[in-house]
Amino acid sequence: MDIYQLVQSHLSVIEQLQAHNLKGIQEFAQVCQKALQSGNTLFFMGNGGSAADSQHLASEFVGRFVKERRGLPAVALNTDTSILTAIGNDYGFENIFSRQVEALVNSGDVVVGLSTSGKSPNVVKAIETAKAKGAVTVGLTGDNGGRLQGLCDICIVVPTGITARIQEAHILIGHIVCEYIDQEDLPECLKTVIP
Ligand SMILES: O=C(CO)[C@@H](O)[C@H](O)[C@H](O)[C@H](O)COP(=O)(O)O
Ligand SMILES: [Zn+2]
Repeated sequence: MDIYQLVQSHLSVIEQLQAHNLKGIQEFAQVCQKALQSGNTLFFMGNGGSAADSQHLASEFVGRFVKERRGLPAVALNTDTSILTAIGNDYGFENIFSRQVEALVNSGDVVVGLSTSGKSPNVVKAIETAKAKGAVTVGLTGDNGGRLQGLCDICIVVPTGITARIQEAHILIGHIVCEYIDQEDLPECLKTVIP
């Protein structure tokens, strides 16, 4: 195994992302900032490694990223085993996220689907439900964007078909959004740390 080449392939994908996707990343950051300023919530979801990325990112908002600020509302839809098993068992795996979107998402919230293929049926269905509820929808995908491309209001397609490289780029994008939220001039309501 050529570890140098693996690192090189990571760097090439990140370079491509820098060349082609900055506008999409900025739009993603801006819709998150606007939603938080308006008292809305950010939702994240994904399968496998993308489930881990979703809960990682939600935790950056509810806890903190770098700056001291109040906790911000963000939820990962892939973490509650009782909800996931109940919906999966009773309605099918395809509905594990859409049912939660139906229950929890309000107009103006941001719903982010992480899917390296852009094709996972449970993520696609949840994005459709989120659109119907008036949420802003964001897809973090790769390859050719799959079904999320064209469906989401903002779709960032990491330009490679390699799942691991796509996931590595997704977490970079998520961290950039966290940094943007921390560093932009936040209104007092988001700055205030409640004692
Ligand atoms: O982390 C990895 C591979 O790096 C896997 O767990 C991967 O996330 C799973 O196969 C997912 O089910 C893939 O789904 P998706 O990214 O195509 O929506
Ligand atoms: Zn992985």
